[in-house]
Order: sequence, then C-alpha cells, then structure tokens
Amino acid sequence: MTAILLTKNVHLSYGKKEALHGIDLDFDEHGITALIGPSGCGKSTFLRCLNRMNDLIPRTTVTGTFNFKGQDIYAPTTNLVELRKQIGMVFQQPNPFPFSVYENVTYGLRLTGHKDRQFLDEQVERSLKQAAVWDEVKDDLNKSALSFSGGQQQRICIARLLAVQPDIILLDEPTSALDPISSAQIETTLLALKNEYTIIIVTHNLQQASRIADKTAFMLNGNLVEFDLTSKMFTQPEQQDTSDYLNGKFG
Ligand SMILES: Nc1ncnc2c1ncn2[C@@H]1O[C@H](COP(=O)(O)OP(=O)(O)OP(=O)(O)O)[C@@H](O)[C@H]1O
Repeated sequence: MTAILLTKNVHLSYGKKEALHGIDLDFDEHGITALIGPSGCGKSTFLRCLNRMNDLIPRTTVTGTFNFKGQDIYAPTTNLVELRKQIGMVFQQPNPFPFSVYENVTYGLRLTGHKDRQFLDEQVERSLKQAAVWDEVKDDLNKSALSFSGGQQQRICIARLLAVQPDIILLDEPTSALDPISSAQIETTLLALKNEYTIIIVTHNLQQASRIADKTAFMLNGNLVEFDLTSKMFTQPEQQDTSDYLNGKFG
C-alpha cells in the first residue's frame, strides 16, 4: 500500500495548552482509517490539522510534518481553497447550504469557473450516485437541500465533496446525529467509496469502526497509543490501554 498522507511528530496547542503531543500517522491511499479514543483525546483536533481547519481557531500552533502526495500541507504557499478541495471534510451535523440540491452539489465546480450545463448535470448525477442518494433526490434537484432528512442531507454533503473529486475525505463523527438506518446508509456509502477515495473518520462508535475501517488508530490524552489493522486491533491489541478501552473499562 502507498501512503498518500504522512504525518510525523504532530504537536498542536490551543493557546498554552498542548492538545496533541507528537502524533505519527500515515494513511494508505484508498481505504478507510478510523480514529477512536475517549472524549477529549484529540481525535477531532488531529483530523482538523489534515486540511488546516485549525487555522480558523485563534491562537492555535501546529508543528510537525504533514506530507500530502509529496507536498507540505503547511507550506506558506499552500492554497487553502485548493487544499480543502483535495482534502474535504464532512461534519457531525449535516451542513448543506440553504440552496437547492443542484446548487449545493455544483457549488465547488461553479466556484472554479465551470459553467457548462451538460458537464454540471453529469457531475451532479455522478456525485449523488456515488453518495448513494441519487434515487431519493433525482426528481427534486431544485428543492432546498434543507428540506431533506438528516441522513439525506449528510449524503448530499458527501456528494458536494465528491463533485470536486477530492483525494481524501475527512469525516468527524458523521453519523452521531443520525438515526440507525441513516447511519447504516452512510456506512454503506463509505464502504462503496473506499476503492476510489482515502477516507479518515473520527467515530465514537466502536462497532462502526470495526464494521468499516481497514485500519484504526487509538488515541488517548493527545497521544497515539496504537495503530493497526482494525481486525488485529480489535482482537489482539498490543497495548493494555487499547484493550481496556475496547472492553469498555473507560471511555
Ligand atoms: N477550540 C478549542 N480551544 C481550546 N481547546 C480546545 C479546542 N478544541 C478542542 N480543545 C481541547 O483539546 C482537547 C482535544 O479535543 P478534541 O475535540 O480534539 O477531542 P476529541 O477526541 O475529538 O473529543 P470528542 O470525542 O469529545 O469530540 C480537549 O482537551 C479539548 O478541550
């Protein structure tokens, strides 16, 4: 497997408080990696480092190596709009724009100057199909994205990312606000996408990690404790802390 994203010795501080204490994690191209660990261990903080979303939080300092396809994510010359197209993010609460489904999915393409209606139509269909929500919205593309269910909105948000053909999709607890059926649909969608995209997901749901992730990283108190194939980690963890967490002794 080739790593598409390599991180080394990642430290992050919010003001004077260090939240990440030197994380090394490499992500294989394609496939799903889950980040797990108890509340406050730094999963979301680490995830946000990967497309520089923490830049938006004042007094945040990040150090370490972030190598994405040979490029330094934190180089002063990095174009953040371009970076976040290549490494897109899906949040806990579905956050479609208050526009139609069509306008949501074409947003990024129109921003980069695409106007050809046939091309946009094709991309809308491709993206919504890949996000497994096409059949549910195809007759209502001009309806507000906000008029759909939470699960459908989340898949529309995934389609909005897919329209600009990212390399990596970051997901921060994407199903925690959804009902079990919608969560299962998102999991199925992610499993279908993993052959084409590199997916990194923060989840509190250990069953979810075990169902969908090829690899899992277990974090604790701002440190990476263990990183391995999910099948190995969930059956034969190397570290006592991992075993205790997976067995519900804390969390
Ligand atoms: N914007 C912020 N300003 C200051 N401290 C923050 C900020 N965001 C997170 N923290 C702190 O950084 C640490 C890591 O938080 P983070 O949200 O990354 O953990 P997490 O593992 O994702 O938690 P959860 O599972 O509850 O979302 C925590 O101590 C948290 O209080």
